[in-house]
Amino acid sequence: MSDDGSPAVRRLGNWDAEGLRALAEEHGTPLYVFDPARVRENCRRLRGAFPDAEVQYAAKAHTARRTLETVHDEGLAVECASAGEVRRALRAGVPGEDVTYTAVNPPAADLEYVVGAWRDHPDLTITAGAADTVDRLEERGFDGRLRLRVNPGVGAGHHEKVVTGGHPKFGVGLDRAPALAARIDESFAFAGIHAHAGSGISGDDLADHRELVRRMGELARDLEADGVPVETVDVGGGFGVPYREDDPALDLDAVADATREALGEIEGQLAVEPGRYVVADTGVLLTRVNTVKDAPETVVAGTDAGMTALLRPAMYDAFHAVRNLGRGGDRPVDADRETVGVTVAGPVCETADLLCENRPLPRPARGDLLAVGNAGAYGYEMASTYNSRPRPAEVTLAGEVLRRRETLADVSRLDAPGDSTPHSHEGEP
Ligand SMILES: Cc1ncc(COP(=O)(O)O)c(C=O)c1O
Ligand SMILES: N[C@@H](CCCC[NH3+])C(=O)O
Repeated sequence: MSDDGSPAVRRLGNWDAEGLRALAEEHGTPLYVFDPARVRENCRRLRGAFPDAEVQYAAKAHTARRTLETVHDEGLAVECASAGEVRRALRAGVPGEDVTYTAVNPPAADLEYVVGAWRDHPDLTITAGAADTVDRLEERGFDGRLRLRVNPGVGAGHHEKVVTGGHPKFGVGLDRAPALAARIDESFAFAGIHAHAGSGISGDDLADHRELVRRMGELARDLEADGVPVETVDVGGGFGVPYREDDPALDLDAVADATREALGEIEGQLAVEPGRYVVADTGVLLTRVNTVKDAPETVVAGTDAGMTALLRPAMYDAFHAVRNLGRGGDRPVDADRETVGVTVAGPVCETADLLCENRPLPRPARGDLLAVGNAGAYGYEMASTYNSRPRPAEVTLAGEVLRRRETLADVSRLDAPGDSTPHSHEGEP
């Protein structure tokens, strides 16, 4: 519970099945459904747990304009991973002082865009994770707020592919940080230090999180002792959410207490930058069963959503709860179907194109609507047009279209002219 009485977790079972069925009828499937009210609740819980810290929302988890407007309205700043995200944040009305761009091997075009944006928004912050990035910013005339990304030598996450802390790709080693920080302090407005352990940290990873924070606190004190004032100690995001219906919620207050304790006394301000925690349980993915096949070891439910709509199961073997909402007008589906091992398989020509494997679920029938839980974070954002599949639409619970459904024409709109001869059977532009 947070101060506003909202639950710490919103389970898939708590979404209104009737409302979801109506949205699928009206907008078609696959369809992302998004609840902005839940974004507010999650922001408030975060701000309540970290009252003295700057809380930045990691935009990469869900970049819809409505999300960026909502998190900012709730007092969160916005952390961006690319020029595109900076552009989205500024266009959503987030002021430059609340925008941070975390540059990871930044393409020249990103630096040019962000340095251009900084000229209009001089309070914007850039985080650099390599001396080269500092040089390249200087070459472009940037002398504004610059934060240093440190490699803390320790990381955590729900899968090895999302552990960033300790990986050589991210940040400068703790041993090199003091010299680079001093250099930044001389030529730029030094905006403190940053590190990020990884994504999807659970209670089991608390020791790693604590160690990262401890190292960052120590570095901040060393820098201060060397005469380099550290305005902000940003310890990243990564707070996990329960993906299984019976997994416990992350104890955010315990994480916040551990963070403060491990950080120790610092001159500057603590900052955190969660993405998943803000938006994971604000979204579900709806998909329709179009094929049912009894195989010896499992019942295959073929659906119109697969890895191009929701990549996480294929990429990380990630678990997402699945609920069969039936075909509408039925009795609740769970009541009258036997439970069988169901494999939900998408329309893409890859074996990895599965949303779940041999999961105990009510026997599926053609036309059933399935809801896939916790799809608000890194769901729509990681969708692709592989196999020339149009990306799903995304609507709010109230039916407002946040991102319209892609069409076949959209999918080929970047092709060279001449490849787009229209056919008489195409009803759409
Ligand atoms: C630098 C940085 N900050 C914040 C985040 C947000 O992570 P999460 O969505 O797990 O909170 C990420 C992604 O892992 C990241 O790379
Ligand atoms: N995309 C990842 C999270 C990594 C975020 C980027 N640092 C996931 O879906 O779990």
